Amino acid sequence: MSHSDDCTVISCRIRKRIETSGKRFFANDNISEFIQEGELDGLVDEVARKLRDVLVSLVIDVDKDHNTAQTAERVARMYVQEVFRGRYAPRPSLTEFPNAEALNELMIVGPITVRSACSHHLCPIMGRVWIGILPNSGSNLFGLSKYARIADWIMARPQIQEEAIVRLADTLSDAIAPDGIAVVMQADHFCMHWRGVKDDRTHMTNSVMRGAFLNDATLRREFLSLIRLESP
Ligand SMILES: Nc1nc2c(ncn2[C@@H]2O[C@H](COP(=O)(O)OP(=O)(O)OP(=O)(O)O)[C@@H](O)[C@H]2O)c(=O)[nH]1
Repeated sequence: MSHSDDCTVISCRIRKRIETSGKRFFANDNISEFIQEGELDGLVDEVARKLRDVLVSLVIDVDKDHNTAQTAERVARMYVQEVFRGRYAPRPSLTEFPNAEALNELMIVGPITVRSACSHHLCPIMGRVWIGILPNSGSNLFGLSKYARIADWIMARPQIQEEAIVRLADTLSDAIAPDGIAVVMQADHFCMHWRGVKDDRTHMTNSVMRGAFLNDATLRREFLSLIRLESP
């Protein structure tokens, strides 16, 4: 059956709205604007029904195995309401404070603990993020907790690390309008630890430097010297 054949299910109705708008709905895209009131619960039920079929195809006795009987429902809730909620929930609201003192010094927030999942195997990515900001007099300033909330919203999607930090840098840049923004992420990828090559010492570290952090090597060095990255 093609995606468009059965629009009795909620995912199909949501997908149709997105397609009509011409927007993308990749694994790391937020689709909250296309989800109507009450539909998320229905989506959980739909995902649970399909996950139950997956367990049946894995030849697990979901009717008699007391430990697995509710697994499909648990995993569906986990995906939609927890680990991938950054796709389905709107952006957290940000309380903005004007930069009344015209602060223009380097500010660093981190390490922020982040949890994501790779889009290839849906295995966890567990890591830390540091955010550097060089505000200007027109920038908005946020309470510290909001950096963690935005990072969590961006990370709670299946994706690759390189794209995750670009998305985080874009979102923060749009909201803060600073002279420069830097994001560094260091993370463990469980698709490498738990399975596959089973190398549990390797981290992935990457960075995005924008504006003043890109153009001013002294500022970039100051930021990098103030964050504490781990060696493998
Ligand atoms: N660049 C990048 N690669 C990632 C990330 N997360 C996982 N990967 C890698 O993406 C690849 C997944 O694609 P394939 O090589 O087709 O998958 P596979 O055959 O199961 O690969 P193995 O893990 O080597 O068994 C693996 O090499 C993963 O280690 C990420 O955030 N960034």
